[in-house]
Amino acid sequence: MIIDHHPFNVNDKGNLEIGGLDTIDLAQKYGTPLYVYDVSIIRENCRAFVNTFRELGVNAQVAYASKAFSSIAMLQVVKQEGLSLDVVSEGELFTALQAEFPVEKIHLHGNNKSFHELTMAIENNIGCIVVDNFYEIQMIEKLLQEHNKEIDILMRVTPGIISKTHQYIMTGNEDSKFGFNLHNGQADEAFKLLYNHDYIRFKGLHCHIGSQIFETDRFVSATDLLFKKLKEWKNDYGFVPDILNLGGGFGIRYTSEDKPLPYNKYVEALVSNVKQHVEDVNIQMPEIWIEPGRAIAGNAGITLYTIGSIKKIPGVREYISVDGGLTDNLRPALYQAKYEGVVANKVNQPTTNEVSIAGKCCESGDMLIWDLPVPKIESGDILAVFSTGAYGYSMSSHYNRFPKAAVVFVEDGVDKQVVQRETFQDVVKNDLSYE
Ligand SMILES: Cc1ncc(COP(=O)(O)O)c(C=O)c1O
Ligand SMILES: N[C@@H](CCCC[NH3+])C(=O)O
Repeated sequence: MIIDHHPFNVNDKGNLEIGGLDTIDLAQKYGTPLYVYDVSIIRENCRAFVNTFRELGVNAQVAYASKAFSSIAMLQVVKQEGLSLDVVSEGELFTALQAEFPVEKIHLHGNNKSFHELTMAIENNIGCIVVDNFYEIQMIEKLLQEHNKEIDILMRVTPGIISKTHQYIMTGNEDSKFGFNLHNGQADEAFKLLYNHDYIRFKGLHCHIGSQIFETDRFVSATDLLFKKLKEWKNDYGFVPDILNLGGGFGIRYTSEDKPLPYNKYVEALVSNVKQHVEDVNIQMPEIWIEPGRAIAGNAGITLYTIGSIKKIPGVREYISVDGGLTDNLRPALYQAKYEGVVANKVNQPTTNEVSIAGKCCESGDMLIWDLPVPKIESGDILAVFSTGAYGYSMSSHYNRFPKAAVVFVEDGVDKQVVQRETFQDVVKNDLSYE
């Protein structure tokens, strides 16, 4: 049996499987809460994007947005699949260097890159910096001069597109902290600073309209606006872009309400639109870059929890508490994100009632799932929550001094711990005495 809407099986014991392994065995072996990834799904996701570009005969880079889940093992898998990498901080860049990710395939993002971050990027000869603001341009110029180096630069622009997603994860709208506004003269001003520069190799534009988006029309509208500007710059300055980075944001299924498009559909829509514009403006086809994060890691991961207290409030609801919560999955509290889950040791049992899954943090808002249909639950059962592979571990915290959970990769029936569970010593390791 395959679990409804999620790419996992149930074994003969009626237990949830991931990558051919019994989740109950994994929970016993590594403890809970536990993030488990099916690496074959990560690879499948990478290939879906890469192969579509290949089939369309378009030069492309698919950069994994490592903010979704960055760890040395994860970046090694992405490297094996031939992807490029989007990093947004020194920590993400450091992780990439530790994973020996090819530096020429690393792209640095960020709306407030520090001098130190830019220095690290330039000293390590990363492939590209996606410039976000005027302050950053000044710093890059100074650094390149000092180091007597050149670097590829893309300009991040804000096209004024409102994507259909949660307000906190829209990024292409006019009122955004990201990028140069495409319409109010700021992008033009930045262009004049970047184009024909002694050290800066200005390669083209970047645009990311938001995250968890299920349709192609806003991506296409954003691309239309980029080309409107590119046409002006071609006419006024003879500028022709080598690269267009159209961002990430491709939606995944968390619950049955989500209807994600197959990944090739996004790529096909973007490529077909770019091809039309290229013909219209009469330029060569630029390289197309994209930056999926969630679409690579999201559905490959699940989180296993042990169920503890069961509290029934007659006529109100039943709270089932687990041994994690917003410390390992902030998304429900931050974005009211919805998830689905199953009792992993009772998957085949008929569901008899609806319960709400509470985290154990000292916050009423620490609820992982509202109104989940479940079979009869007992303390000690294992709950599996689906699609926690993106923005789960990467947004985890030590709130209430919880140690961070372990991460296990499973592939071809073999499990391997790739991030250790933190100890209480890890939690206090930076604390200094005041006695
Ligand atoms: C610039 C940029 N690129 C890529 C991403 C990855 O987004 P997603 O994980 O939705 O693909 C983000 C996050 O929204 C982003 O800000
Ligand atoms: N952290 C967000 C998406 C990242 C937005 C990055 N610009 C989420 O969990 O949905």
